[in-house]
Amino acid sequence: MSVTVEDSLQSKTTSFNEIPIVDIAPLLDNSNPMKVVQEIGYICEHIGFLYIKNHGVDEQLIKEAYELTEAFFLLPFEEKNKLNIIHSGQTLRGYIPMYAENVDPENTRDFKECFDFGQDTAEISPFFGPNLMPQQPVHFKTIFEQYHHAMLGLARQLIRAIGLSLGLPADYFAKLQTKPITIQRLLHYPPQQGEITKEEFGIGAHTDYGFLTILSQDANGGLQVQNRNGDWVSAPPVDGTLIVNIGDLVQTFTNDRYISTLHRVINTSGKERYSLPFFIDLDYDAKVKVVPTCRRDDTPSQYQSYTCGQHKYKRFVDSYTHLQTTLRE
Ligand SMILES: O=C(O)CCC(=O)C(=O)O
Ligand SMILES: [Fe+2]
Repeated sequence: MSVTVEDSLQSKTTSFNEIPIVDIAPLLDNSNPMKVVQEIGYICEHIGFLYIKNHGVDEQLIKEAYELTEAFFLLPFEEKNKLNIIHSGQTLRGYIPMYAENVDPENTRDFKECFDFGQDTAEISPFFGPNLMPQQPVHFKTIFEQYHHAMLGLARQLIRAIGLSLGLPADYFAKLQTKPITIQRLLHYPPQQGEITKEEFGIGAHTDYGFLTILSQDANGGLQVQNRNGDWVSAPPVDGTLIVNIGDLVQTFTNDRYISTLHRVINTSGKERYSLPFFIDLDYDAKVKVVPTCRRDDTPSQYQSYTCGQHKYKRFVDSYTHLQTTLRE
């Protein structure tokens, strides 16, 4: 069956020049870090999204992660549902069924299911605690712990670069990320049939709540990014790359100099689409306030400072149906 989208959901078929590809090898091997720092700084200011290549994450690990993702989502609903996020209390991890999270709830129902995990800790506090890992498929826990570890390492390097690009010490943000909130998410977008309308598609328009996102997407495409003119630009899969975007916390830290860009996913491929976003925030109690190099006397900071964890929790309440129910009770 053919798939179409209503007019308001069309993206511009532009060259993905609009979302640039940055070779980050000179940052990772330290041969010319400032070249990468400058590129990243420019892109954060004007686009908020970039592809990175030569990112150093083992392609075999990524391939295995996708095989396990597919196998996990193929499990019967009853199996997946045993790990439902509603059983995870304030840790807020596990399986998120279709329609349980809608990131733009006023406009769109998200046509996706997810599985979230993070840094496994014995102690339970908001966004921390033991992961609800599935027993099946085998090796799920081992491979995904490696994947999470690889993403965390890469994120820390990119965040150093962001600090330097703002004229800050390289470890400025690392000091706020001694035990950061992280979420590694597995996403499944089932194929949609017929005309896709704005009421229901992959993931509604949103900005990411945290500091930085590193996204791997499969070969099916569907991610769209909104440019400053309000046009939706496709961010198609590019072999050997990962996508990086900055989140709301960076926009606050930089007094809007760096932008947390709206994006959405519409799966028009007619196939199962999978993606693997990794989200990193700050320590739960870390304060988010404008950095010294972005303060201006003539235009004082428009942001009150807030703590990372509180901000994130508010955004979760807005998008998770089970948290809204809890609050209403
Ligand atoms: O699946 C994708 O390509 C993007 C997912 C996304 O934007 C998110 O999970 O925040
Ligand atoms: Fe996102």
